[in-house]
Amino acid sequence: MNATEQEEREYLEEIKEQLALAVRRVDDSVRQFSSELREKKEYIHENQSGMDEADMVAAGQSIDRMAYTGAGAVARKRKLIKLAQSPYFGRIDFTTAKGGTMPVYIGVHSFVDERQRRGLIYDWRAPVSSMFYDFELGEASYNTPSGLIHGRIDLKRQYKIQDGRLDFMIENGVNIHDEVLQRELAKSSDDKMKNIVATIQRDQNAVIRNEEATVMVIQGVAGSGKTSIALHRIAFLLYRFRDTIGAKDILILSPNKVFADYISNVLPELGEEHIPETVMEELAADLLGNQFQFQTFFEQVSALLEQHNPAFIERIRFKSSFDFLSQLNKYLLHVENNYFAASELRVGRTVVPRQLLLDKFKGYHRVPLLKRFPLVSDDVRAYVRTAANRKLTNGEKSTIGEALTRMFRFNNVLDFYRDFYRWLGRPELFRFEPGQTLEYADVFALIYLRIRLEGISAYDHVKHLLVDEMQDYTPVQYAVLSRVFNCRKTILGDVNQTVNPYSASSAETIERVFPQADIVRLYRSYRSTMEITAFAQRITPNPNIIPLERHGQEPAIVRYNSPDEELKSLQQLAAAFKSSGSNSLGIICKTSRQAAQVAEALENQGAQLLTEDSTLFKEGVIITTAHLAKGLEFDEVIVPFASARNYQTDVDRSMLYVACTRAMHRLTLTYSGEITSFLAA
Ligand SMILES: Nc1ncnc2c1ncn2[C@@H]1O[C@H](COP(=O)(O)OP(=O)(O)OP(=O)(O)O)[C@@H](O)[C@H]1O
Repeated sequence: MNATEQEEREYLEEIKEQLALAVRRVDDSVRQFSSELREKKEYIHENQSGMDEADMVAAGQSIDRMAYTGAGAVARKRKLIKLAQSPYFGRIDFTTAKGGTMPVYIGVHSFVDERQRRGLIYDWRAPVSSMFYDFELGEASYNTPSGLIHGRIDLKRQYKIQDGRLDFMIENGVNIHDEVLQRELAKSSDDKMKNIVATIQRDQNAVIRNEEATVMVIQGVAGSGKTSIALHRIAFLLYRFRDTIGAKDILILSPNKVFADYISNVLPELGEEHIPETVMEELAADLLGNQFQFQTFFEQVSALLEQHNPAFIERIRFKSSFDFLSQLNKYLLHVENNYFAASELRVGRTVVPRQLLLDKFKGYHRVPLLKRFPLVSDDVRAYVRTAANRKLTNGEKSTIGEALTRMFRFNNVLDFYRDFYRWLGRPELFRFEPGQTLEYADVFALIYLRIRLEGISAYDHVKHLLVDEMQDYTPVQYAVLSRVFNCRKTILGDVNQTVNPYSASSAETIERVFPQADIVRLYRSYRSTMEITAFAQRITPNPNIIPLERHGQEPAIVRYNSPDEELKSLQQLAAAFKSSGSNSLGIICKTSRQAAQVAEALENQGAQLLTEDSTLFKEGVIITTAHLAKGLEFDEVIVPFASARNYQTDVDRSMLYVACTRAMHRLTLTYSGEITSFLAA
């Protein structure tokens, strides 16, 4: 051990002592709170009879306050204990232009020596900590609310501290992050996504700390850390704007419940509370007032995979286009200009001129069309009252309301939606009868019309919206999101990982809906070995991808004589995985039916079948579909049935790409018959 390392070990012990002291202090104050609380409760109990209502309310409030402060102390203790396990992961010695040098130790939380009023550990989100990610030795600067601070970094170190012990430390390399990053990436997977605070890369840091963007779109290749970055960005914004945004003010729109479970640990690990999340279907049901039965996205994709139906594809393709959204907007203009057949209205002896009705209707151009009628009706009543110089009877009032409503072509959103296709000259593009299930491609179009015709009570409590897997949402869905969520947004995805190529959106498509968006593109891929990344490129080439230099076994393609033999081999492969020491094996099929078949064949292997209804993600052997595996990762992936028969369409290609890019260290494809042409040599 050299002198430097000895010093660092001593410093670590010192910090741990300080942390232990801080824990004792919190314990003392918790004890004090609880005894005060007990005394207060006893006092109330004994003196209840002599207290009036105001005294009781005041006593209740003071108990609430004490309990709140006590809960805060308990949370602080939890953070201190966690910090003692791994107090910091980095250090920079920064000399300001004015000459003072300070060592800055950086950790997941800050820790202050309250007696000497100095920071012992800086939160990774603190302004000064940004230099750890942005600069090597030499000139450096960081932004503070009062301006840019210039100086130089004279020393930079990284540490791995686990269970309070220094595992290793790395000094001042030119490319300081790489070694630690390599070690992190070579590790086995977890059943939950990990935080990456110790190895955030410079381009990732810029996204995480961007405070200006109202809409941030992250288009990144598979495994580029999009989801990780987005969650760290949320943690950063919660820290930076802690006075105005809390965890409950954020909403994550995730593709499914399993994914939501997979990412659920990152923010709590970073000391933040759990963030509310929902899926598109839940949002849609709410926005449609739970009035319609509709197909889910998963069911739409399953239908595409199970059979080739050109008319169904045509409907999806059209309704996923930007042109569709433009046509809806044109139609709304047409409705506004043509569907209000105003005519002269008689109320008693008063005649309300047609032009007055038209002017009033147009005058409310900021109000959704169907919401204008009560307003115009009020105006007409006022007009009649003045003209006749008398009050109106109830009968007259309702006659006005009813007459105005009759002058508008339809009053029901579904009638307008059907009419839209007639207006387009394409009535065959809408397939729906009352009592039937609405196709998924119609759900958000109908919601969009509803918003434009009836208005919406926006989700104003949401102050930041996070949308993952952006490629799976269409322009009309984004148009809905933009109207419903009047807040900042972070939207991320990869157009190559769509599970439905007929409805995929790229960053450019999204930009058309959000012209103010800041678009960031990430090409460095961290998840998989170079061999796996190169293999996946054969399926969907992307010349821009930059794989991180990390090697492993070549992916294997194994042929069997029959599907039965193939299924039997899966049992052996699953057994081999169990003795491999890896944590997770994903057996990723194209369809739910195939996944169920594999699950049956592996019945005795303790494998878990993930379906559309699953809510939890665990380690071990997981059998699922590419659609559900999206966003997840496994140490090892097996893709069964990789035959020419099974993988032949555009949707199949997307599924195969998603499945293969879930593998971190090892990938095997099995098939019988001919290999899919996507992988043929
Ligand atoms: N800076 C980093 N340091 C350490 N690990 C990283 C870093 N960036 C990404 N990773 C790791 O790379 C893997 C992929 O990250 P993540 O799932 O966030 O990527 P993604 O772009 O959302 O992937 P996909 O779109 O393929 O689902 C994860 O294991 C993550 O921990």
